[in-house]
Amino acid sequence: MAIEKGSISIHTENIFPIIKKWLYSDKDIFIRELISNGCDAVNKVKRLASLGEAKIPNDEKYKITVSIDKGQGTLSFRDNGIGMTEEEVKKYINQVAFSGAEDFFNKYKDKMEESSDIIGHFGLGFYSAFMVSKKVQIDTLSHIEGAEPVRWISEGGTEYEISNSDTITQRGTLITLFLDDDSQEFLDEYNVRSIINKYCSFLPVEIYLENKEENEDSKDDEVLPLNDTKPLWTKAPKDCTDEEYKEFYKKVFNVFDEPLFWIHLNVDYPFNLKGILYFPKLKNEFELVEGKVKLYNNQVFVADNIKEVIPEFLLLLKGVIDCPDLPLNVSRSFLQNDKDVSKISKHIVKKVADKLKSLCKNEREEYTKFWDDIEVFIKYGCLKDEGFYDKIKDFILFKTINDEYLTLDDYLEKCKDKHENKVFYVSDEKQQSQYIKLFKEYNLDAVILKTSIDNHFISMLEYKNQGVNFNRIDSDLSDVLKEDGVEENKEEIEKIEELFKSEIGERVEKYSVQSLKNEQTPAIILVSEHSRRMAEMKSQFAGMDLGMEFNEEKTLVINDKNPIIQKILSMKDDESKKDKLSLICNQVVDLALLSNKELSSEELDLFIKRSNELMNMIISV
Ligand SMILES: Nc1ncnc2c1ncn2[C@@H]1O[C@H](COP(=O)(O)OP(=O)(O)OP(=O)(O)O)[C@@H](O)[C@H]1O
Repeated sequence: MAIEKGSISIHTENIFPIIKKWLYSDKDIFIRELISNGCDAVNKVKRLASLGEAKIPNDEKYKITVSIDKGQGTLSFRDNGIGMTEEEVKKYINQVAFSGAEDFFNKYKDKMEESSDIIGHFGLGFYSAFMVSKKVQIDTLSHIEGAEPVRWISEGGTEYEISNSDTITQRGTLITLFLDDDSQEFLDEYNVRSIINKYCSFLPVEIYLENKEENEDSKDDEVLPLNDTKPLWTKAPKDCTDEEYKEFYKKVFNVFDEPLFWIHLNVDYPFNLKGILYFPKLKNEFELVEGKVKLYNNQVFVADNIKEVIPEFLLLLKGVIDCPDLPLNVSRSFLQNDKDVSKISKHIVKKVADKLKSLCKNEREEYTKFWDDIEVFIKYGCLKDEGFYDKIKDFILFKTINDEYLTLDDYLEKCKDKHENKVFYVSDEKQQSQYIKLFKEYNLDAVILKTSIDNHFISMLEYKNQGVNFNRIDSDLSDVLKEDGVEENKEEIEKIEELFKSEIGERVEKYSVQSLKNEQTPAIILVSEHSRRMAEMKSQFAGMDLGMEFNEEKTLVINDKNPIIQKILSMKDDESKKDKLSLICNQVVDLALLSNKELSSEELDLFIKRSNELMNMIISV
């Protein structure tokens, strides 16, 4: 068969219902689209006026008015923008997916300083009107001198009607939607107002809402636009005050508290991006899920939290990002593969890292104050994005048990004489308070790592800093506690070990006899870091057979300086005191275990029993 080439034809009657139904997943979007078109129309005429190609009075007040007419069942959008001639209506409106915006941009791109303030791209937005209307009417008058007003009407099929318009005498366009019976909610003022607020709060042209049914009294009230035409992110960072940043934060996110600090993004090249990212103050770490980053395209709201554009961990922040270069009307899966999108996302990460770096270097005191609020965010970011970790690693702080804030290098340097490449950490200050006390007695330092993601974070740090080990404060620190120059009495040590081994059996795996600084403590429990991590891992897989037992490996450190230990050592060979000896040895272990962690229910039963026996003994002496 001979090769045949051709072009695929599309039947408009079939494609139209598809556009009507599937163009946008959310019906409300038509309001955004029609207001954006009005905004484009105003921007175009402004541009022409500035180029001397349109005659517009200097004091022209540009605006878009949305009107609800319940009596007529219509919702209309009026702008005093560029308007359209009959020819333009035929070209831009009758041809679905032919964008006049693109056409305008291509025609004027050489003469425009900024190219980015036209919103439309696809030539589809107008058709979203049919998602809610049985009939759509356009009345429009072009800015061109001598132009005739034109009316275009379509009832949603492929048929349209063009005639002279008798409703429009001033430049601009009026789009009237005769709403479908099942779209009557768009005649509700509150509803329309909240949709405009959601999508158009920051559009660059003033938007007014009028309700034709409104009573006469309220008509005298001063009418204010619904939007802020110059949102803070469009200003140059040097022109914004701290007060303005805080005010904007409260207004946009509906909150009363103040942000910790913020980053004003302002990029012109190689892509356009403006925005403000705020670090919120956290009341607790679970609040993080409430972050919100609003994405705008030329001041038109697109969506919250688009993770294809903004790295997921940054969505924990609050902020606004305006990016006119993104093809935001297309599907999100497309965004994932877009090169610009990944550049933008990398840029945002870099800016956040730069800000943190500058705070850490130049405003260390402030940075330290913020640290407790931002640490979860930063750690989460490091776990999610290696690039972020690499940029930020030297600015990660560790709060110590002495209330200092150190970097990892600072800590390692500070402790290198006592324990090289070993970081001791506290995961629960209350539960590990005995050990913190012990550390302080020995002039040792430990960092506090108590957030829910610290376990993962520690593993990551160990992987990234080969040779550095993190050990919980109750892990095996016998080496660290050993004091140089203290003579060991080997014979005595053996005796104590033997005594405990025979009296307490397998309650612990290992024994160590040391002379602790604090004579009041008879014994402490240490748990090997490795075994504890394995046991914790096992508990995460509760119920699953991992084919092995993972028990914590405990060492009992017995303090040979303690008077009780000395006393029981002297009772060791006295057969008549054997019972007492066993009771006291076990009690010593109980107390050591108790200060390490809660006793199991059986252990607790025995502990109570032994305590009662001891009290009995004291009373009967
Ligand atoms: N209010 C208006 N005033 C003047 N021209 C308009 C108006 N509304 C629409 N147009 C013209 O019709 C064209 C098609 O509009 P439509 O909303 O379908 O697409 P778009 O705005 O170009 O792109 P998008 O699909 O991204 O919104 C516009 O590009 C513009 O030339």
